[in-house]
Amino acid sequence: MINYHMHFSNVKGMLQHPDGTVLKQLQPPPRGPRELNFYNMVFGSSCHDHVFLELRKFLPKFLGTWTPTTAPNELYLKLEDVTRKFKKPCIMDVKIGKKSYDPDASAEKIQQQISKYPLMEEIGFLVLGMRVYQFSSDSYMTYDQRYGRGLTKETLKDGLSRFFHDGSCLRKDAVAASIREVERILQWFENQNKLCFYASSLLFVYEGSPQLTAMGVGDAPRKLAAPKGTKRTGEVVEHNNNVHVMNSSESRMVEASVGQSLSNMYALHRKGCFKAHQSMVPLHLKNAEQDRSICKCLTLISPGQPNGNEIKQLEKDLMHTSSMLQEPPEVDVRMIDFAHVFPSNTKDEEYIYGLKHLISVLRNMLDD
Ligand SMILES: Nc1ncnc2c1ncn2[C@@H]1O[C@H](COP(=O)(O)OP(=O)(O)OP(=O)(O)O)[C@@H](O)[C@H]1O
Ligand SMILES: O=P(O)(O)O[C@@H]1[C@H](O)[C@H](O)[C@@H](OP(=O)(O)O)[C@H](OP(=O)(O)O)[C@H]1O
Repeated sequence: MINYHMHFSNVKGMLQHPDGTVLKQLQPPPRGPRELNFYNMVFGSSCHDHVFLELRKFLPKFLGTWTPTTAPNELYLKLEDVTRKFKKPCIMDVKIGKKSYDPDASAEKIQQQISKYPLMEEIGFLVLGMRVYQFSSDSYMTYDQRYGRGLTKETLKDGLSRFFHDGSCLRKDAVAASIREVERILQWFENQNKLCFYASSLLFVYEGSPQLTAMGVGDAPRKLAAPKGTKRTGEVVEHNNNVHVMNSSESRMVEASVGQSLSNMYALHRKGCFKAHQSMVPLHLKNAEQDRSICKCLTLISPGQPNGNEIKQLEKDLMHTSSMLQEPPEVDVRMIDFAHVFPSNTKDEEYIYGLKHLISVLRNMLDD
């Protein structure tokens, strides 16, 4: 599974391509070939099994494999970059399930994995890392895997809520939309008994940048000093996801053989086989969105106390804001990392346990 220190600084084995894909280097056997087989099975043109067809929408699109001309022995999975469409992507990787080792694991491997997070069995998930856009300072806060391993049942809700905190507000709109996405994945798991997923993750992404231009509230927020421990990120180097961005000469190395599989996939895409899964925010969540807009507006007003005219203007802006907030927040939750997917003939109860617990923790955040 993920090494988060890599993910949020420079993900080893993961390349970001300018064409909107990421390249994941195949891991050594049996993990790499297992993951490749899984993607081939789910995305293969001969796949007609509705369970797998349904699963496609929860995965990054698989666009075939790629081998650099300079390293003919290397093989990469070419995958849709899930973070691509976001301006300021907030990203969290959560390993799901009671066990982070598969049925073939040696006693030593089992011990190694359990000792990393003994609470996995009880909690059913583990936060591997987070990267959160801080609106007030226009910077990212990063949390590595040590942070997730430090979370206990008691601190889980607060620990996880950091992912939805932009420095001044809890993004309840993003929490609510994330719950809906996870529920759709849970529904798929409740209806399938063909596969078991070990040490696999959910990748959460939501838009961190405020959508204020449409509201006419004002310009970009004042830049504040970054809070202690916050790293400012170079957008060019880091792009969206901190994975290595290929330069133009590297990207020219993409081989023609991939073109064929790519065009097949894009053809499927045009046919609507890969439906984006944006969900509508239920009506009862509108208040949460309005809270959010109030928070944003207050952050944007000039320093010092607003005078009467400013308050009137603020009220006007808030009214306007509320009417503009019909759009659901941009949130994407995808399953990733399939090096330990095994055939089965029962429901994946341990993954389901993790999903349910995760949903309940997220729901608790909305109650605050
Ligand atoms: N399709 C994707 N789009 C965007 N980012 C991705 C995608 N797939 C993976 N990533 C990023 O790369 C990281 C590593 O991905 P993944 O867990 O699949 O790699 P891994 O090599 O199996 O990890 P590990 O070495 O820990 O087992 C993820 O945490 C995520 O941030
Ligand atoms: O996060 P860390 O501390 O780097 O630990 C790694 C993490 O648990 C990975 O998920 C795991 O790969 P798998 O999930 O594929 O087993 C890897 O096993 P490995 O050491 O056997 O590669 C561990 O080392």
